[in-house]
Amino acid sequence: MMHPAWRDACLKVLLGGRRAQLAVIPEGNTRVWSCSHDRGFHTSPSSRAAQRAQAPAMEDYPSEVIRNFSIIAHIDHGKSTLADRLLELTGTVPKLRKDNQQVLDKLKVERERGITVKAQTASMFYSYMNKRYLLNLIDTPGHVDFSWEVARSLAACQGALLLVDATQGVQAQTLSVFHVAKEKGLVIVPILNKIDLPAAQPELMAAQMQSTFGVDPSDILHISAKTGKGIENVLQAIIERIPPPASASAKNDNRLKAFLFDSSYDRYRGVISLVSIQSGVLQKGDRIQSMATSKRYEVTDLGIMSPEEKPTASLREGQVGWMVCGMKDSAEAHVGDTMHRVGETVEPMPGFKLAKAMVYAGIFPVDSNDFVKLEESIKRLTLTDRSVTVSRESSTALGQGCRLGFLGTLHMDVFRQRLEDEYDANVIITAPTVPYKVIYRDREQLVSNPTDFPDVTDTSNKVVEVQEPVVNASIIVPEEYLGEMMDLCFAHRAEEMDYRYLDVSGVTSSRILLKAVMPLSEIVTDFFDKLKSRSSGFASFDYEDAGYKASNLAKMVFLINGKPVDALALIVHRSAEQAVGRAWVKKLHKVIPRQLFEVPIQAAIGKKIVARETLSAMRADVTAGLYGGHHERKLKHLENQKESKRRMKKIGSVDLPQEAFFDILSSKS
Ligand SMILES: Nc1nc2c(ncn2[C@@H]2O[C@H](COP(=O)(O)OP(=O)(O)OP(=O)(O)O)[C@@H](O)[C@H]2O)c(=O)[nH]1
Repeated sequence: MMHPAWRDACLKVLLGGRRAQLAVIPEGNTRVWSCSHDRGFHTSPSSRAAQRAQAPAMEDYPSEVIRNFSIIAHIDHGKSTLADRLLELTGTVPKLRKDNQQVLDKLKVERERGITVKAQTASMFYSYMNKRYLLNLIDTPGHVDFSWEVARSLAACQGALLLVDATQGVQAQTLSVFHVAKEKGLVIVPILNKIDLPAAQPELMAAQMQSTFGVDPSDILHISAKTGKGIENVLQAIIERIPPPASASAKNDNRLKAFLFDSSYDRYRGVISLVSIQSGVLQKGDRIQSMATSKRYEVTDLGIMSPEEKPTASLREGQVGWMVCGMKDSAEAHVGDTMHRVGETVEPMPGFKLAKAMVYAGIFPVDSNDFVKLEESIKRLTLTDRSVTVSRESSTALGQGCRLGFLGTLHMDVFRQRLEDEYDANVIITAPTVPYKVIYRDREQLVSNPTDFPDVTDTSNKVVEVQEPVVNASIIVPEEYLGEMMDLCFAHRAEEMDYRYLDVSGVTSSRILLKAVMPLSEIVTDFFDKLKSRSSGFASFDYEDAGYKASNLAKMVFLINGKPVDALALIVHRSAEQAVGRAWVKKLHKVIPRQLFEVPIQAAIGKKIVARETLSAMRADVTAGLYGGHHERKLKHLENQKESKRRMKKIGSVDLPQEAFFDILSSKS
């Protein structure tokens, strides 16, 4: 039997710290497992050979005994806990997690924030009615920013467990993931979780699910993922209700067709792709070709995730697993790509819309000497998060940095936190902006950096119109907060507001679904925080892209002693220019150190000054004489001064410490 300490160490490495850089060599055990910065892990060659010897015979699992499914739910409704229970009940992982530490949630930020960022896949074997089944769980993240990951995970499934917390009911994210799953034609298994809690209202919530999703209440499973109650019924429902993957081998003359739906990067082995086999058989040594790039590869290793990598001799029609084929760069692995055998042809899979960056920000090192290190860290992180776009940016105020595009603000926060946690990076991040469309008389330009935004008040720039991205926002909230929510939305330029009751009539504190069209720029800053505080934490929020709309926007520039500071430029709606201008100059006034002369701080739109504060001059040198006398102290002082000079930025004749930008940009207005 495995020593508990060793088992825990393994689990921590394999499951708890997928991206942590560590190797564990337990006492008295020569086996070495190590994790790199991504999800992949490695075993020594001898242990890989041992694993291969006891690898599951994949030929014993034809399509009809395979079920590919996902769990979809709002944040915190219990996806990861349910996944853990399924892994335990099928014997895929030992029953052990007394501390309720999750098996599939891995990143440090995921644990700290209690959210899942990157989807995980796990294959389970389960006997039911004298038949052995292969159940492939494809875990999905639960936040609006990661709906792209949800969509791509669902493309490899035939069914989804729709999990709803019996104390909270349907939430905004439940609705949006449900629609994605429905669109993909998946069979939905509705489940009410957390029925062990005294506050659970299963009947009420079942009625709500019926009215919202049209599901029959008698089809809804009642479970507690925490205590394990009802989990067997979930496994049974997966087998009985979700169809097996359709067999396409006959149609394709048994030709290999593999759908690449996710990838990760491993320092030692290169790209590890997750594939779903649509037809034929994939084996080690196979020569395969990508339909997206026409590049050819040789399969060097493959297997299933269970939940760690288990090598197998083959992967067959309907099965889901990992493959290594000598891709050196993660850019070669196109999510949505179809792979086939060299010399054979197959119909390509429909593929995916590329993830679109919706929020942009500049990232600069606090110490400009750290740029090379920062860029290297960003590069390494983007290997595990391909949805981030990166380009170089340089600013007179902040020096050399990178401009990054994110799927949303949470995505940006998670990325920054990972950068700080995993790479020890001390960074300044500029105010987030959305991509604006500037229509000129003769052309159109997408602007994702305020520095590039033209002065619309200057007619010689020939700007006809400025458009901004808008979203369809959904808020679910108990009815007593409806007024507050409507006020909040109005204050953020919401239009086309509309609402409806989600609960059947006669319920006290019924839930309302409030819908509105809102500018994306209004929700990328602190909208979510305000929503939570003004609804005492009860509101849930989700949004989807709704295209572009013309808007009255302009660039606001901040001048310190008459000189513009590029890193602080903002795009504002003209109706808010006074308020925004005043708030920012106040903030700058607080943070900028006093100089030997008076410094005006101004906010300007075009040539018009909309707000101003004046920083009074520093009085005569009060520190003179303080350092007199002691030679060593004097030297130390000079040393310190040199160090802080190095970090100073000159804006005209004003000296600004780099840290001041950090304070300005990280504090909320
Ligand atoms: N009492 C009770 N608590 C539960 C149950 N299922 C999950 N929880 C708790 O609810 C919290 C959220 O559960 P998770 O499994 O992390 O939720 P999740 O849906 O994976 O969340 P994301 O990863 O953010 O998408 C955790 O504190 C769990 O311990 C349950 O059946 N009963």
